[in-house]
Amino acid sequence: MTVSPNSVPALELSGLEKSFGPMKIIRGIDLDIPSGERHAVIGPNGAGKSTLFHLISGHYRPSGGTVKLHGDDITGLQPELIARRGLSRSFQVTNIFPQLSVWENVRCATLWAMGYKYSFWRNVESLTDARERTEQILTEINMLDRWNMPAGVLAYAEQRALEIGLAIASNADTILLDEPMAGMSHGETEHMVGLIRQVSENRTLLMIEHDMSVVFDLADRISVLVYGEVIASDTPERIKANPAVQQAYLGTEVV
Ligand SMILES: Nc1ncnc2c1ncn2[C@@H]1O[C@H](COP(=O)(O)OP(=O)(O)OP(=O)(O)O)[C@@H](O)[C@H]1O
Repeated sequence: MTVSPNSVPALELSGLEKSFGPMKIIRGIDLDIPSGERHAVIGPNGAGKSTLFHLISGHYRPSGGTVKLHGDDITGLQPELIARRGLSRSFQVTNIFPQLSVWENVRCATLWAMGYKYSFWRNVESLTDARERTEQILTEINMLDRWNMPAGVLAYAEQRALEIGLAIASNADTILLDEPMAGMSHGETEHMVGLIRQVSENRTLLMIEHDMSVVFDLADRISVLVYGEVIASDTPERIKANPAVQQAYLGTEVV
């Protein structure tokens, strides 16, 4: 990662808050994520990690504070508009079209990113730029050999990899991944770590992950969320040594 100290952060959260009725779930989060950083958000169950992602991606409207993407205020914008500005998100639940082939899934995202409007009379096969881009994405996620398979019959880990393909096909330079390793075997996790490392090479990554070995392996910086507040945001080494973090994890060592 190369980060110029004066450059505008990819993501900038200021005083971010979210309440559901009387319940304050996110309590004033300030966080800058520089362009190109791989950043992990960790914290106990119910700390507010997914809610925080919903606020950044536009699926929830904040009760207070702002979200900036490359310096532009995107607070409260619809998710589609935020995606158009280059922020893409994958969900804990898989988000693909199971009946469509791997190729068609990626091409849908590619066509959307290229601004092609949905039209019955257009022969999408003839769109060379969309075809090339689709091939490029499939190569990037190592799934070119699966191009013709219906997405619904892929192994679970492959479906999660395809989701990452859909996220990058939208031309996003900032990617939010919500528990990308959930439900994976050790071998699948290792493969996914490699894939995430590869696709985040020239992008900013914000990731929620419970697997601490993955977090400490992948992240440049880690933020620890407890009861809706960031109690520490630092390098993996300093997070590991941070007494407040150890306390939050019930006095145990983080890894
Ligand atoms: N739409 C909602 N309405 C009311 N409460 C909600 C809503 N969404 C989340 N919450 C509450 O907000 C709190 C934080 O939930 P959230 O899912 O953000 O936590 P999390 O850190 O992602 O948890 P986990 O690690 O278990 O996925 C929880 O107490 C949850 O019940």
